[in-house]
Amino acid sequence: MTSASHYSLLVVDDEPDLRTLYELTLLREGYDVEAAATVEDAWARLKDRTYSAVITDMRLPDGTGLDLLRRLEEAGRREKTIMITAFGSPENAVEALKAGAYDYLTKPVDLKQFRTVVASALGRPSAVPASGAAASSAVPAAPHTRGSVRVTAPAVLVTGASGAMERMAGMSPAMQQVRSLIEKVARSMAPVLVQGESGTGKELVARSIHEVSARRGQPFIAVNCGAIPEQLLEAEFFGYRKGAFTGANEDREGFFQAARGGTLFLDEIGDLPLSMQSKLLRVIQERAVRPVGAVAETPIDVRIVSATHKDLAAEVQAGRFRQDLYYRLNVIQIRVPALRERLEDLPLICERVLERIAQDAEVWPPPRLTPAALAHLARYPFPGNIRELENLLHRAVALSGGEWIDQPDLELPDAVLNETALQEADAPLVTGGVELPAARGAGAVPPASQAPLPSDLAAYLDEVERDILIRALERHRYNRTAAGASLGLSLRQMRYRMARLGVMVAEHGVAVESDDH
Ligand SMILES: Nc1ncnc2c1ncn2[C@@H]1O[C@H](COP(=O)(O)OP(=O)(O)OP(=O)(O)O)[C@@H](O)[C@H]1O
Repeated sequence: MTSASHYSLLVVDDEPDLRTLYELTLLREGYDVEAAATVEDAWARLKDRTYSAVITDMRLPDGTGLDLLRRLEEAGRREKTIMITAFGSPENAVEALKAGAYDYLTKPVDLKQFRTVVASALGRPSAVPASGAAASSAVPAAPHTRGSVRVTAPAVLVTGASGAMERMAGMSPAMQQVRSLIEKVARSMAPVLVQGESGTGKELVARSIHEVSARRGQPFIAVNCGAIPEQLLEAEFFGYRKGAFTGANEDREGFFQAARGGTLFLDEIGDLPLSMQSKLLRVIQERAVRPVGAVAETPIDVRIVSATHKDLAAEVQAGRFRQDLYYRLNVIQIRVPALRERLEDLPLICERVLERIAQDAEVWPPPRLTPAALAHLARYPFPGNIRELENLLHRAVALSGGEWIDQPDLELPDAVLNETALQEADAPLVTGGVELPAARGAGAVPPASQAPLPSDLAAYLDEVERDILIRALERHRYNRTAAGASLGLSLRQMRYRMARLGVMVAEHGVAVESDDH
């Protein structure tokens, strides 16, 4: 592990006593520390060298910490910024997070928390010891709530690659925006609220944020807030001590402790009862949890991503959701569009889903949709979005029993089909439309005249090519020569294309380098 002295920190505060306190605390942790008293003083130092992180007070004599943060962002600097805000000004904290700060601390600064936040920004294990009591299990779900929580063990990933991000098919402008937001928010601790209809891929977005972030080596804990009985919520979220209530035979960790250093995904946050909302708010504000039956609080370093299919603002209006919690969770919002709003993604998503179905069933090649079947699907409104599409394709694969899935295999009742789309979709079939890139698999793409035009042709074609390279590599056990030959390419051409598109053969599979790295 990198030793603390390899991290250099810049502390910016105009109050000499506080500056010294921060400096001493960090020096004691072994970091290399420099200090500045004003925005200009800090900037002069930043022009000379780079730091691992900048810790700045919000109010400075010649400007604000936000001014410094914006300058760093504009200059494309990689320093993580931690903002120290006055007590009782949550709007400043939210503004700092929105402007790209890694995290914030509120005055008077709790030094334990200070050390935790700095360690977290540097991607180091927290200096603060974990929960005082021995935890019996890292997986907190009690038998009665099993199924409400999913734990992902720290995944070993090739730099820049993300399993969840790779799973997320689609090149529509809306999906490209979702991807770029994920990359952006992954750099900070800012709470993210993912909104979208059921089955649109909200959990996939949350997982992507975790996997792209520096927390990827730590757990990702997904909790379905609506699936836990109200009387168990507190114990499940914060853990409990032996003897706290009847049946508490041992100390047990909660979701927050289990997600230590990682990400806690609170799915269906809109279903959380009001009593639990206030407890959650307190934990977020204090960054500490108190297990049921415990005397002391334990500091926590957890990033919160929440999701809902409800209109939370309307829930606030109706008095069912606390406004202050909404405000805390909704620092950055990512909206995942419904499938019917991005029909141009339908061919790619169908193809990806069919590949997964084939993989699970250990059949090859994956079944494909005939153009008529795809056009038919495009007329269906998909109230259950991609999850519904998955179920529908599962059934269709079973019904078709072969390599091709045709319109009748989909079993879509005519009554629910969209008539406008019907006219548009039928026309090219009558005239025999030309199919988009044949290499994507005949039938996996609708005739060109049916498909909405991509807004960025080069990016769209790159995505198509990348997908083909990955599939060929997978089919040929990651042998580049064989994969290339199957596509009519020499090894040299294959290497060139892989390098151009950031496709790498890793130890256990294919990885795609994201543009950001
Ligand atoms: N863009 C996509 N490409 C391919 N598969 C996707 C995409 N988005 C989601 N999926 C798949 O669709 C299914 C539903 O996704 P997910 O569970 O993330 O949705 P959700 O919005 O969290 O659902 P819910 O509201 O029901 O909790 C998953 O199997 C996921 O892998």
